[in-house]
Amino acid sequence: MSEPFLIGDRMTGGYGKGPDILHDCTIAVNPGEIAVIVGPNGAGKSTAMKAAFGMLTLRGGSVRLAGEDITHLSPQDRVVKGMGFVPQSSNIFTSMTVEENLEMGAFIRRDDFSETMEQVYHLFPILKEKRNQAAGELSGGQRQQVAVGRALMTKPKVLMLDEPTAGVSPIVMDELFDRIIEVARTGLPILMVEQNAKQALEIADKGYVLVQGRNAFTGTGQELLTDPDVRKSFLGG
Ligand SMILES: Nc1ncnc2c1ncn2[C@@H]1O[C@H](COP(=O)(O)OP(=O)(O)OP(=O)(O)O)[C@@H](O)[C@H]1O
Repeated sequence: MSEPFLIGDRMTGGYGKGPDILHDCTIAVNPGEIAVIVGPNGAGKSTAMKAAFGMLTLRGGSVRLAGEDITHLSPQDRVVKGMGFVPQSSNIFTSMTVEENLEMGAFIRRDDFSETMEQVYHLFPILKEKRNQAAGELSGGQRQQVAVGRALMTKPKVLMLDEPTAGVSPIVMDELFDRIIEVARTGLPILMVEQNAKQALEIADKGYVLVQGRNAFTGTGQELLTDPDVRKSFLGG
């Protein structure tokens, strides 16, 4: 098998001088794919994503993007290399307008980003409607759209989402997932952490079930959804 586009390969490490949270943990994604990371609370899902983005110092393993070893790059440098990361919280500037948030997203670009902004507005029409409103006035689901849109403004080569549907209603979750599928169809690889395991695996090309910082099960979304062990231990039978 050829090298995945983005891979956190056998990552081992934790926060600062604390204990290891990840143990030999591997996550990866390819163009056109949605890869989801699921697992129980505290399994290290967010930590695995943060490790791939360079927010932890790994004691073992590596991170590679398009074949390049980026293990020792800072998160800022990874953004320049094409990683778009949407953290779980504090992912927008609430006092700025929607459009200003999107402009902030384009901070690393020196070229004309108006076309990208049109693409974001096409993807999230509600944001165009509310472009002059303070982002803090928007609903939870709309704020998440701002956060994703802001990441898209960098024209990333891979999009990483940490629990994009946290705190939104099931209807809004479905809508966000639809938008995420639409983004993936443009060819952009998407790696995301999700609490809503069942729903996330339904839209996943690839799924990683983590338990205590280790890979417990890996497969296509459908394989994991129908695996009796995965069903029994994570999906409620
Ligand atoms: N900034 C941090 N500093 C130290 N330890 C942390 C930090 N963030 C998380 N941890 C610890 O790392 C472990 C894994 O947490 P993590 O948030 O990655 O899990 P998760 O699978 O994403 O869980 P959840 O679904 O609850 O968000 C937990 O024991 C947590 O206490």
